[in-house]
Amino acid sequence: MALDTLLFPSGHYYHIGPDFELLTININQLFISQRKAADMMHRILLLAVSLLFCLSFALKDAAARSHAQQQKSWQCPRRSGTRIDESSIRTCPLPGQLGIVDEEGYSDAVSWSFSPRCIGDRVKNESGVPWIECLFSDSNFRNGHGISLVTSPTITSHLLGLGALEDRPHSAVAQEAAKGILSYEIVNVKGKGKGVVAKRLIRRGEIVMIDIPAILVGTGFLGQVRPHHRRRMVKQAINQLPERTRNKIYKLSSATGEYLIDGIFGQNSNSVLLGDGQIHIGMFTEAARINHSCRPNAYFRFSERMLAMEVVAYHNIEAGEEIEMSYVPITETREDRRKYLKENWGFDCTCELCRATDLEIGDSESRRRRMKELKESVLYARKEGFFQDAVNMAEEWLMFSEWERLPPLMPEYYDTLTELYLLNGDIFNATRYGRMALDGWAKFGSVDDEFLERSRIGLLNLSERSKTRRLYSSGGGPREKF
Ligand SMILES: C[S@@+](CC[C@H](N)C(=O)[O-])C[C@H]1O[C@@H](n2cnc3c(N)ncnc32)[C@H](O)[C@@H]1O
Repeated sequence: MALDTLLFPSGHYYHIGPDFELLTININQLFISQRKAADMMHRILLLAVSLLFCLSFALKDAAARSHAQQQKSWQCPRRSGTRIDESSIRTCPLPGQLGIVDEEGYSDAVSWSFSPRCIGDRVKNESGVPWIECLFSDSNFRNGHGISLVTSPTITSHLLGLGALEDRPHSAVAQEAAKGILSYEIVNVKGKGKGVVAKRLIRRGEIVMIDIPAILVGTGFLGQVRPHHRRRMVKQAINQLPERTRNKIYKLSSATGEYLIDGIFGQNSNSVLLGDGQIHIGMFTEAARINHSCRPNAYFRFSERMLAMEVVAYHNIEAGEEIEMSYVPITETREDRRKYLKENWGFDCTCELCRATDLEIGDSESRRRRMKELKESVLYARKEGFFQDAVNMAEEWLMFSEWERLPPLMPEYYDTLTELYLLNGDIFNATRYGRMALDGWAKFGSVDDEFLERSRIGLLNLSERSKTRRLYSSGGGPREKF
């Protein structure tokens, strides 16, 4: 399990294993740098053809909308056992793991709601793979919520291989959570536009919200294409969604700027990792209503396998309290946080910590500095094999995070401690924490059952090791090395 970002929830970047990843970034920054990079000539040219574009966009928009209403499912050709040529695998990626197609998958014809649209060139990168990005839309995804992916066929193949696009039910805990009274409502919040407010007491560790992406766009695509191509593709991705989801997107708050699409997309996206860690920008229409706080009471996890994000409560949230996440790494200083929010999100931070006096903020700043140092030291100690030091510092980190009212969620923290104790050869404590992790996952659960399952398997392995160890030590055999 990847430890580097597992231990320390920051609200900004939170990685809890290979399938779950959280990273919030604001892609306005990407748009800004792209704009700066555009040369004068290009601007003049753009101006000259803008009228033509407007006209063609309007026509294409209308066509896409009517297409969206009349569209019929687009079926990839069924192939059984035959070799697939390069061009059809682009538009018809088959279920596989990072592009390695499973033989059995050959007969599974994938159907998309629209004919996939690909852009790219025949230029191959160092590994001989041509750069191609396609738009794939599935209007039936999750009971008609719909999804549009703008990504490489390799990533799409990987998602199909994981079964991420299938309509699998969420875990029992998540279903239970969904059955209960919705724990939040979206309302106007003074000075912030809309926001999400708790309707009842939400307990620490509880899943507050489950949201699925309406669109996911790879930064491979965003970084390569010219802004007008990007806008066109994103617009088509939105227009190919079912009407209800499309309308939700167009109602989201938008940054002021020349282009509505950039304004919406830039202001309402979270980044998630897909495949072998490739950053994708996802638009989650419900979670996009969550405002920022430097002392958040919630954070999110993303499950690639379930293609779902879950917002989880850091600690108890009272009815009427606003649910907030941090848009910035919490260990940044107040000045840096403010600057980042202003430059990237365009608002002056007025949260509790941003308003506090220097005296009040002093303790908080030093605790956060210490948390940052401890995080780096744990990672270093782990890398260098000083596992006992890593355990001690992880325990100290927990103390500081509790003081700062930003404790980790316990199952994740226990998983981390299990791993560190195991690396240190301390099976007794590894088992103790492994049990606590399993209890935690069973109690709070996740949209994805895999965590619970991993904990269970981990604990079984630990118990096997412990038995072997006892056998060896009672028989006087060699001691097992961990
Ligand atoms: C992802 S949206 C959050 C939902 C948004 N308030 C809405 O009305 O849909 C991000 C935008 O909300 C506003 N926002 C978020 N947190 C804020 C805060 N702490 N103070 C003021 N505005 C905030 C900013 O305009 C920011 O660019």
